[in-house]
Amino acid sequence: MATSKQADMQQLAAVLADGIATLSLDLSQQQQALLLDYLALLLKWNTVYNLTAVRDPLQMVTHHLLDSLAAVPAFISASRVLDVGAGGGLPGIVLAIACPTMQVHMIDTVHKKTAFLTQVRSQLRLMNVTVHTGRVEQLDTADKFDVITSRAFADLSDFVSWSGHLLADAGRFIALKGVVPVDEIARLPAGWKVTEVVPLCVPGLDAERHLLMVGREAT
Ligand SMILES: C[S@@+](CC[C@H](N)C(=O)[O-])C[C@H]1O[C@@H](n2cnc3c(N)ncnc32)[C@H](O)[C@@H]1O
Repeated sequence: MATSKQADMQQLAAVLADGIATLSLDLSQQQQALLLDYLALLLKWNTVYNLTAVRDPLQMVTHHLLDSLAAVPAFISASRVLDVGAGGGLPGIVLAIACPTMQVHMIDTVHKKTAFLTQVRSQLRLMNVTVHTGRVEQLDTADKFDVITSRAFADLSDFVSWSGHLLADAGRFIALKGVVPVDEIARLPAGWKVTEVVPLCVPGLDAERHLLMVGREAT
C-alpha cells in the first residue's frame, strides 16, 4: 500500500505531467523525474536558504515549475543562456532540465542561494549548469550569451542596463513578467526596444503572465 508521502509525490507527478501535456512540451519520464527531484530539494532546503515564499508543494508545481516551463518554447533556439537573479533556480534550473543541450549560467548576489544551486547541479548531475556568485553588473565571461533571462528580478530598464554588456550582438533578453509592465517598457534605456510581447497561459495558474523580448535597436 502507498504511504501518504508516496501518494503526495504521485499527486505532484500527475499535476506536473498534466501541465506538461497542456503546454505540449516533449519531456521524457527522466526529465519529469528530475523536475520532481529539484522540487524536493527546494522543499527540503527552503527553510534553511529562504529560497521562495511559496511553501505548499502543489503550489510550487504550478507557480514555479509550470510557470517556468511555459516559457521554454521561447528558448528553444538558444544555446547559451544567462539567468540573472536566479534565486532558487527559476527559471534557470528548469531550463537546464528541459533543454539538456543548452548551456545555462545562473547568477545571484546571495551566496547561500548560489550554494543551493551548486548543490542542485551536483545532486541532479546537471553538467550544462554554471553558477556565479556576485552582481551581474560585475560579471565578465569570455563568451557572450545569446539569451539573457530573468524572473521576478528587477525593473526592465535595470535588467537591461546591468546585464547588456553580457549579451551577444544578435542576442536578446527574455524577461518573465506578470501583467505587461507598460511603465517599465517606457523607461527602457536608449538603444534597446521591446521586439515582442508573448502572453503565456500557465496550467493551474489564474494570473497573467507575459514574456517580454528585448533587443538592440538597429543603428
Ligand atoms: C525575487 S528574487 C527572484 C528569484 C528567482 N528568479 C525566482 O523567480 O524565484 C530576485 C533575486 O535577484 C538577486 N539579485 C538582486 N540584485 C542582483 C544583482 N545585481 N545581480 C545578481 N543578482 C541579483 C537577489 O539576490 C534575489 O535572489
